[in-house]
Amino acid sequence: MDTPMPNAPVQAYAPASIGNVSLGFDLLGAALKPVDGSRLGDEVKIHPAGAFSLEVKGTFAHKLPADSEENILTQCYRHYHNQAEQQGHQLEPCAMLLYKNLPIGSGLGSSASSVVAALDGLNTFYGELFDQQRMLLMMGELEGQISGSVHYDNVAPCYLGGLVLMAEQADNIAINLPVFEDWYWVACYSGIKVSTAEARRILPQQVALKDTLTFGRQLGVFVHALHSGDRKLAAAMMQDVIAEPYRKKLLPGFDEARAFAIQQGALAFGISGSGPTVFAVCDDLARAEKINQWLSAHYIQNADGFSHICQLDPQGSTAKKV
Ligand SMILES: Nc1ncnc2c1ncn2[C@@H]1O[C@H](COP(=O)(O)OP(=O)(O)OP(=O)(O)O)[C@@H](O)[C@H]1O
Ligand SMILES: N[C@@H](CCO)C(=O)O
Repeated sequence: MDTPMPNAPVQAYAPASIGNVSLGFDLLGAALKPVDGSRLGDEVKIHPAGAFSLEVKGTFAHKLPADSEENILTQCYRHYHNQAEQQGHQLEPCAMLLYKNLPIGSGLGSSASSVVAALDGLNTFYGELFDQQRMLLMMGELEGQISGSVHYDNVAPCYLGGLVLMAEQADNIAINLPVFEDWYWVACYSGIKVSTAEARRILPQQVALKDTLTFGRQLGVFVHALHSGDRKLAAAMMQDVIAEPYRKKLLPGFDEARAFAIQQGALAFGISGSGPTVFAVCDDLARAEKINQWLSAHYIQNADGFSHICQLDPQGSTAKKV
């Protein structure tokens, strides 16, 4: 089989994402794009080199393990090369530079953003050896190594963009759903760290029958409401009966933040992924600004925290030769 030669350096970007979106535990995710035009996601640069190396820069670089063997990017590089070898390709090495812009353990899909930027970047660098489905499978596997279980609700929206429902079929991992483009998503990171693996451990292994029925009804009706353009019905379904009742105790100020957002007319409020980031959905910008200001003043716990008014990022990750 031909072995594609790496050529031009590549630059990749992968946005932050909201896992679960309250009503779709492990099954629903959304990619975020701040309305002020700023970027909220990790970036990866790749260039040809005699041997593999990884350098890490960016606001949250110092929060990652110092040993690059423990950085998920190293596993992404190895995994991509192994998969390519199994297809008969012998790839030249490359050097990778990660700009770690997303806080770790934030609920914004931080490790997913690194995984997607790395793998999308590598696939562009080596000439698109794998199709979208193979890429998603790889991304899920790598994310699973970090969080303790394979779930696609961060990697899939991060890669594909928009609002994504997991089908988890070998040839159809994830489905893009219609979105309401006039909705604003205020995402506030409090600044503390919540480990995804730990936030999964505290969930009960059994779900009560009534909650199972609510979960199924909400997800089904939500998808119908998106397809039929029924904003009110869609918003009414955005309640978390699976994780929020257990996880909110990990999030100081959660109940007060929810109460303020709902009192201000937010359509929905919930935990982003495993937290501590929370999100509020609004149908007008003035309301989103007011909630953004309040969360910035009251939900943020330390200097690492931040809050952004976002819309859904329709594009997902980007990787281009530079
Ligand atoms: N490039 C990377 N980005 C993020 N975490 C990484 C990376 N490389 C290694 N890690 C490690 O993986 C673990 C990620 O933990 P966890 O899954 O809780 O965080 P996360 O993916 O940042 O969470 P979230 O999805 O809530 O944003 C941490 O122990 C972190 O040190
Ligand atoms: N669906 C995952 C997302 C983690 O960011 C969870 O809630 O554990």
